[in-house]
Amino acid sequence: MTDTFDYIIVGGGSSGCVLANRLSECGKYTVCLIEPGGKNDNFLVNTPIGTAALMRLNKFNYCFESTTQPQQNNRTIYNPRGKGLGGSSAINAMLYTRGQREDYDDWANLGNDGWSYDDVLPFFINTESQERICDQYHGQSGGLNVADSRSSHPIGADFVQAGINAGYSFNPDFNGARQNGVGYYQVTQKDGLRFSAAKAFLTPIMTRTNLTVLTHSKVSKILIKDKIAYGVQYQLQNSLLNLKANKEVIISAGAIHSPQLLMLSGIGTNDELEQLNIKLEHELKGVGKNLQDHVDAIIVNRHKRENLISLHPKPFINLAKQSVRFFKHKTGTMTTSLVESGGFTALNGDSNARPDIQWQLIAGAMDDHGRNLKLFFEQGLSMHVCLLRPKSRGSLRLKDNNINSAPLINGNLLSHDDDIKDMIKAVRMTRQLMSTQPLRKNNMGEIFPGDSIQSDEQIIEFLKEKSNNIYHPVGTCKMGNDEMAVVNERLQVHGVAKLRVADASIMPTIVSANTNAPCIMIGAKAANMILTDNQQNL
Ligand SMILES: Cc1cc2nc3c(=O)[nH]c(=O)nc-3n(C[C@H](O)[C@H](O)[C@H](O)COP(=O)(O)OP(=O)(O)OC[C@H]3O[C@@H](n4cnc5c(N)ncnc54)[C@H](O)[C@@H]3O)c2cc1C
Repeated sequence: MTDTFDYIIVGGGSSGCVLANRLSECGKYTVCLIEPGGKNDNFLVNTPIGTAALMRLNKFNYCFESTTQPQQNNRTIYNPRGKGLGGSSAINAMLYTRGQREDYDDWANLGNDGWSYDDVLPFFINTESQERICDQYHGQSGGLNVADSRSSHPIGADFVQAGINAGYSFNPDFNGARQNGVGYYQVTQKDGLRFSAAKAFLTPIMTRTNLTVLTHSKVSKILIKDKIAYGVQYQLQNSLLNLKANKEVIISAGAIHSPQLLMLSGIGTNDELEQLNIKLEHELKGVGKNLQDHVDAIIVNRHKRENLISLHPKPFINLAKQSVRFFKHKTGTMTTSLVESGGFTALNGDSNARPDIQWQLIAGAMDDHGRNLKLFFEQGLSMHVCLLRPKSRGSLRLKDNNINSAPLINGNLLSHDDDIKDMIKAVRMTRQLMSTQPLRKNNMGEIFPGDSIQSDEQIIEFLKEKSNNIYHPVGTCKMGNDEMAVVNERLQVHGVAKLRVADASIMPTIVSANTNAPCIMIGAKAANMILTDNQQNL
């Protein structure tokens, strides 16, 4: 194998896969994508309901725990992150959501030219292969298959009707003209199977002779000389090998690993790096700072409706029948993303206002990221409610100077008082919705927070004890021009030439949605900018 490529992409996740596709498309450039995990093409990854198992398996998931969080009753918070081709899109819940016009207009207003909603919409469209909706918001030939769920548990219809009865409007497309309302999520699936970023953007092009994909290979360092990136060092089994980049190195290792790798390569805060004996290449104080995620709580009810997902004998037998249906027709419960219905609303309930919270309904009783197995013996219903634009900010630091050590993740959720106040409101609104007909008739009372938990103080205690993130870390290499910014609006690392970051970490503020589609958009837009800049420099 050659050891020199035009472009080296670090990380084969949501952003990295689309980058590899677009940069190798014209055939003029050699591209190498490096990924620590495997190919991820197996039954568990491909079968949508496999998400439940992937939440815990180290082969596909880094399974990080945060540092102890004092404001969350000294708990550590679970941070799953995908490993292997497709990255987190290979283990995620497959919901396809883009966020709000205002999210991207906010980025542009922060000084990031080219990132307004009108600027990014073409990249959402040109990465999408939408099965149902044909209008100015959607694309049909972009590679990422977006479909209606083939599994539709009847509880979803109860939820949508309850939402309408409670005054929320039905929204047939959360990614169209408006986000507000209740409805059914579309999913990144094709023919009833998971469609990760790898399936969408890598599988079809693996035969390109100018593309090299290295799996089971972990980048341990970006090679930098005189503030110019010229390659990477990576681990393959017990060897350390080098690759050179003629043109650029692009870091797409996600919001946890991208800042980790920058710091290990000498880009970060001098004092912090010095303590770990890492030679400073360039000081950027924002690396690892500005960590954001959607703080989330789950309202869990006992519920009488049949065939909710549980370990009761009847639903269990039903699941066996559903397996047969899946093998024969690729339909039914095995194709569930676990979250089939939900919605977005403003905390003031105004159906024309910008939504502040998101609902995601699970047709089963769930606690502690599905790790509380006792709860699966209950017949229940779980409603996630998360804050779309929390004000709390966390950070990430290195534990030591070893790439194989998990970084210290301090999510710092609920550290801002406004987030606590907003979550109290969100919990109350969610309870009201779950007590509206037709959900009400089967509602047998709350497991969490519990019917007796009513005062603000009690709800705060519930939030401290039970709130989590919802797996959307962003912002740790933020785009901008202030002193905490890590990349500029063309995603070039400030002060280091031939080096870009393109993934969830560049978001200056979190988008009001699940983050996979936005990361794919970021990868596609990054590729477009790289190719344009390259043309101009010829
Ligand atoms: C359990 C779960 C459920 C989710 N559900 C949804 C959902 O339903 N809808 C949605 O929109 N979003 C969801 N998300 C979030 C979404 O999937 C992520 O935000 C998105 O995939 C992140 O993309 P990324 O490119 O930033 O990073 P990733 O996709 O995480 O990719 C980073 C890649 O870099 C690799 N890497 C790391 N370190 C190195 C290194 N040193 N060298 C080389 N490569 C490296 C990793 O192995 C990984 O493959 C979920 C996430 C999780 C974990």
